[in-house]
Amino acid sequence: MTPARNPEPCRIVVMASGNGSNLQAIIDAVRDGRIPDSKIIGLIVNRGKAFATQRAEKAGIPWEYFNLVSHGFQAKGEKDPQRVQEARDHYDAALARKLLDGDYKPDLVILAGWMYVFGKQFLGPLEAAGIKIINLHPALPGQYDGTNAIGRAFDDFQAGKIKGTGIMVHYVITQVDRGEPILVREIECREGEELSELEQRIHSHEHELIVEAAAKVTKEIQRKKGLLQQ
Ligand SMILES: Nc1nc2c(c(=O)[nH]1)N[C@@H](CN(C=O)c1ccc(C(=O)N[C@@H](CCC(=O)O)C(=O)O)cc1)CN2
Ligand SMILES: NCC(=O)N[C@@H]1O[C@H](COP(=O)([O-])[O-])[C@@H](O)[C@H]1O
Repeated sequence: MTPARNPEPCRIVVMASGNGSNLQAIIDAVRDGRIPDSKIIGLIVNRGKAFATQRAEKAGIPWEYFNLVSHGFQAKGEKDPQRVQEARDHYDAALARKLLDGDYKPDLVILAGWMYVFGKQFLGPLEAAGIKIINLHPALPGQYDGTNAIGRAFDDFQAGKIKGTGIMVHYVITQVDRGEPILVREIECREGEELSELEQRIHSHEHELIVEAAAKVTKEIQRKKGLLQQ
């Protein structure tokens, strides 16, 4: 039987909107092998001033700014729901084409603080191409979907409604933050703790969990690629 060739490294595209500390964790883990046999082939941001772009530049990773309004899909200040939806659909389709038809051709897309909800025009083509999309979210499954999850958990802890919160990495589906969890980690809330302290603790755990989850998913991707080559 012909020996299987080592498959090409797992091609990772990271998408971010902000500071990029989780992008940095992924960069560091790919570099030192904690995310094995993988390569970050690009970063896409939807906010031009995202510090994530500077992290990518420092690491020699190509990055691209692609925005719903700045790149002409939606008029600035547009409020008409139908026009907004049409704009989002066109943006989603263009982003999917960018990933699939351009030079990216990823095996895995990692949403690391990507603050835009994808519709079917993005998710459909990527699913059809067999590309996995995973997202890091600072809450437990089904707890605080959407934005400001840490702030909402903090407020609920202060109000005595919850005893703790958590973080997860999950597969991305149409329903926001409702995709199958890959890894989940519970995080305690502490009496008298400031929001900033909780945020700092959560971010520290996130930097570990995103690496563990990315390593788990990339290993599975590479295993399947190896099998396909036999
Ligand atoms: N279809 C999906 N898209 C995205 C998911 C997902 O699970 N399914 N995860 C998010 C990440 N995310 C939470 O983990 C999240 C990010 C942003 C929003 C949101 O309401 N965005 C607004 C704009 C908010 C802003 O610009 O500040 C929007 O898209 O209109 C909700 C959840 C990534 N995408
Ligand atoms: N709903 C999505 C969401 O809230 N994502 C959150 O954005 C932050 C990005 O930090 P970073 O830019 O330093 O990586 C992280 O806390 C991540 O969980």
